[in-house]
Amino acid sequence: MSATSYAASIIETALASEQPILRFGTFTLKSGRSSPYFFNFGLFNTGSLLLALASAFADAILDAYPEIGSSSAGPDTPKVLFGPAYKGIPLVAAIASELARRGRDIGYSYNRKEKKDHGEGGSIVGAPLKGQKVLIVDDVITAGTAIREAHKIVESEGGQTAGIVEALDREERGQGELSTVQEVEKELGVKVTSVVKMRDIVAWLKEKGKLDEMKAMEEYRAKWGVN
Ligand SMILES: O=P(O)(O)OC[C@H]1O[C@H](OP(=O)(O)OP(=O)(O)O)[C@H](O)[C@@H]1O
Repeated sequence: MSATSYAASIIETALASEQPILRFGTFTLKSGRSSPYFFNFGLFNTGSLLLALASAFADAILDAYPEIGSSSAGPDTPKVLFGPAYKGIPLVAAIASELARRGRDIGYSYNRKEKKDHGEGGSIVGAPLKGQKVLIVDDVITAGTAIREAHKIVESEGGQTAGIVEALDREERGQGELSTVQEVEKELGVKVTSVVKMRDIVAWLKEKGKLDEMKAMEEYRAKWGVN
């Protein structure tokens, strides 16, 4: 298996950036696991890096939903991107404009963390979710709290979660045998699409002949990876 072209492109952008976004080494995660790699999505912090990330997201979204934003889109195709505050906000704005640049026009919206009682009020900003099929976008799913919360917001606004897209799937077990992504898919009955998966990073390292890093990743996957 080889890495998807958009995964490879994000991996390369992440490695080449001034402050390395993707690093190989030894990193202790919040879970206590010692990981051979670390992806810091907060470091996609310039216009060009955000554009590269939005473009890879758009590629992954078009791969998963080929008709999105087109005149042939069916009733089950997502019509609105929803980005949970805060990190989902710039993501949905950038991805929606990148999709528009490719001739695919869809709505985007996001929540406020604190309700506003003046002006237009409410806790949602952007395209209405009522009666819409919604694609939730976030950078990472760790314990799944933010995504479950975002799903509740979509439902409470009268929308329907049609799918979820995240930047990175570490493809490792949570508390039980399943990964958080697999648990969320089961629980919400929707597909989670990821721009980069752990297996893409392994495949990319193999293609580039970076065998020490690849070996460390394989060992980690054997210990913590999902089937
Ligand atoms: O799956 P989880 O365990 O919920 O972790 C993932 C969430 O955590 C981070 O956001 P955070 O909650 O820190 O909020 P922020 O976007 O405002 O920084 C991240 O952007 C995800 O939304």
